[in-house]
Amino acid sequence: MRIGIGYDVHQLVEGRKLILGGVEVPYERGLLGHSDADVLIHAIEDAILGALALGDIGKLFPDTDPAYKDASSMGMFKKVMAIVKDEGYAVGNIDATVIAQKPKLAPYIPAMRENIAAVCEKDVSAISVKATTSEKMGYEGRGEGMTAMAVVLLEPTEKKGR
Ligand SMILES: Nc1ccn([C@@H]2O[C@H](COP(=O)(O)O)[C@@H](O)[C@H]2O)c(=O)n1
Ligand SMILES: C[C@@]1(CO)OP(=O)(O)OP(=O)(O)OC[C@H]1O
Repeated sequence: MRIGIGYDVHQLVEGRKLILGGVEVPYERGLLGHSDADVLIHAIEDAILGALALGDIGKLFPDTDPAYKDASSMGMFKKVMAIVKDEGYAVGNIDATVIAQKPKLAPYIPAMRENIAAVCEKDVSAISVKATTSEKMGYEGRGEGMTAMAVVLLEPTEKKGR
């Protein structure tokens, strides 16, 4: 088995859609990035790549590559999962937290979990997504940005697994 941790931060700005876990969350601002800036999926991808000691998403999908301009992070996630399969692993479970003062994310979390479970080919019970405020402290508390953290367990599927 392999375990990985992922962490990502994106700035909240006007004129961008807010995409989290592949779900468009209605809000007056969205996350800024080269891609769609889905901070939750980025943290999960980094946790998976970390578990395999394969670097991070910036290495795999450089932010200097026009191919990833406004790209869907769910699309990148599918590519990461293809690598996981090729390395002889499958997702065991994922636990992730989004730190955001606003908006209220709880109503959208079931759809995020379904999206992530579908890409991982796992039952939704293996995919945990949580949300917390930072009690109005720091950049998340001031609404300047959002943070996401994820821990992923990968299980070997065949002898090829390291
Ligand atoms: N953006 C957020 C942040 C939090 N929640 C939910 O609210 C609960 C209370 O948050 P605290 O930061 O006060 O612990 C938390 O358990 C989340 O379920 C949310 O939906 N959206
Ligand atoms: C995902 C990529 C893809 O170009 O762009 P961003 O949306 O800027 O996201 P970040 O978390 O800064 O890092 C990885 C990038 O390479």
